[in-house]
Amino acid sequence: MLTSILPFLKDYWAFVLSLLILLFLLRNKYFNGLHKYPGPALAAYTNWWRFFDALNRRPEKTHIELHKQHGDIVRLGPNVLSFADPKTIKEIYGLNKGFTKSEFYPVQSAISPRGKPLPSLFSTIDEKRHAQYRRCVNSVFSMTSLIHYEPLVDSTTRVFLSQTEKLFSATGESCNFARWLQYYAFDVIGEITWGRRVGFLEGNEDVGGIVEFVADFLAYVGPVGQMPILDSFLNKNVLKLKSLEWGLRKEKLTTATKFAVDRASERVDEMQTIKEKGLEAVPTRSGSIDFLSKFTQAQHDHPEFMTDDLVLTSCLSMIFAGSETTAISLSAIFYYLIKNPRVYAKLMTELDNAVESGAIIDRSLVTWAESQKLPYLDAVIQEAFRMHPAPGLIMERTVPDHGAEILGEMIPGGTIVGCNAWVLHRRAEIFGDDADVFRPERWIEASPGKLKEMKATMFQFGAGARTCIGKNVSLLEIYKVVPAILGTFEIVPEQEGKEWTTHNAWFVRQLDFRVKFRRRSDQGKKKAA
Ligand code: HEM
Repeated sequence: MLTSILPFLKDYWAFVLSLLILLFLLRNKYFNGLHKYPGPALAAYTNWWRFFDALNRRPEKTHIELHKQHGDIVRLGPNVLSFADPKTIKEIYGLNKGFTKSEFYPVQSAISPRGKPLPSLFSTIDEKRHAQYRRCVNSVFSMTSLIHYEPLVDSTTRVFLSQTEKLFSATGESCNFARWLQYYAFDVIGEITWGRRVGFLEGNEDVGGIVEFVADFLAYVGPVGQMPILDSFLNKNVLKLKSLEWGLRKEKLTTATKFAVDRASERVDEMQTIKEKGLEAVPTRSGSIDFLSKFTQAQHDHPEFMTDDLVLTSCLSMIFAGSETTAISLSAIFYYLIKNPRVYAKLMTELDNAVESGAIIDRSLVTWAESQKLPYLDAVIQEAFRMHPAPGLIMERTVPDHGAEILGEMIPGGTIVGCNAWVLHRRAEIFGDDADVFRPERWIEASPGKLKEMKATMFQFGAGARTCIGKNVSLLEIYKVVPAILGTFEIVPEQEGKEWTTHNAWFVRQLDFRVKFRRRSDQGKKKAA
């Protein structure tokens, strides 16, 4: 049999190969009956379409356009559907629906020195393990824990303001604001995690290339995550993993990992006490308790689950999950303020009035409680989240084996489905016909029913069991630092009318956002009021 097939293959291999490829492409197109859903023609045949769309760094724009063109369901890949109707948030991400994170997420796992992938709270697709992990660390992120982090945020904010004065305001130098806010966000999360800043702001530099490292990592994750199989040939290829496992090769510790290991070693006695006796056994430093102490407390409470390695991974993954996302959201707030002088002036009036009336005691160090009494600030922040949500791809979930009904359609098990925040946030029937315009007033004018609907459609933090666990921490940072910066400096664009450019590497980072700072005089503050 084999002897008769081999000569045939030798003569006709090109034909056989073409036939196999054709069959594979047709199988992709008609796979699971998804061919009835519209989308780019190529996307139905191969995931290379979405790989290149992500590589082009503008998929959020492509997704908005595709949904405008094709409606609420768009096929983005042979096995991938994107949904645009806000109703799908509950249907896909709702609790106990049985959907799991897709293979996009393990691409985001780090590798241990022994060559094993290290699934973090963010990247794990094992939902049972995730639930257990989340139960162990939930209290670290609760609203009541925020008071422990506020002094840590304040300390970084003080450095941010004094360095902004020294480097930019006093010298008249222009500032790469998107980068400067990245330094702030990385330093503040370092301080919340280990009680110590990494030193980006003090040095005005990317210490050990951490910011660049995270940017490169996300730039890899965006496109490769569209075809996760590629990861096993690239970052997690067998040769690399095995040579690490067998000790033939040593992975150099990244600066972030080294920083994490050093901080933990400096406090090894303190951590040992917490592990054995709990947090009450160690004195707090000026009322603050950092993540490292709290994760170690979780280890005290759940020794069977929280290992030393998991405490280290948890600390490190906060840097990855919580810095770039916060920096992007801060940039968006300032960008839209500068682009909309009317809104900027109105917000300054609110802030200056609050200082005058005593609702804010110190304009350069606004407390969390004070920030919660400023409705226009709240509207501006919500509107910036709406216009520029940090995540710029669909948050992929795999449909459970038995299939699921989404928007009245029976979607087969194993299909990858999801929503993109950029698409949901531009829905005219939810946010109004001017949904493409930055207009914070929509958050103030809305009736209670409408407001509830608008809030339920906001997707910048995801939704359901895998929603952002750091949401409260990031809101604490944002609601405090925005009024502090605005109260201290007037911010003007370096070049009037210049638009920024954006770069979608899973999270949509801003480029070319340069500004100048002028210290606000007391007179100026009174005039604006
Ligand atoms: C404005 C800032 C932030 C934004 C826009 C943001 C966005 C998100 C989103 C969209 C997800 C869900 C991803 C998905 O379902 O695919 C997520 C998850 C997560 N975020 Fe955030 N995040 C922010 C800040 C933070 C901060 C400050 C921390 C840490 C202190 C953090 C830690 C995490 C973690 C650990 C997860 C995984 C949660 C889980 O799966 O249980 N994030 N974030």
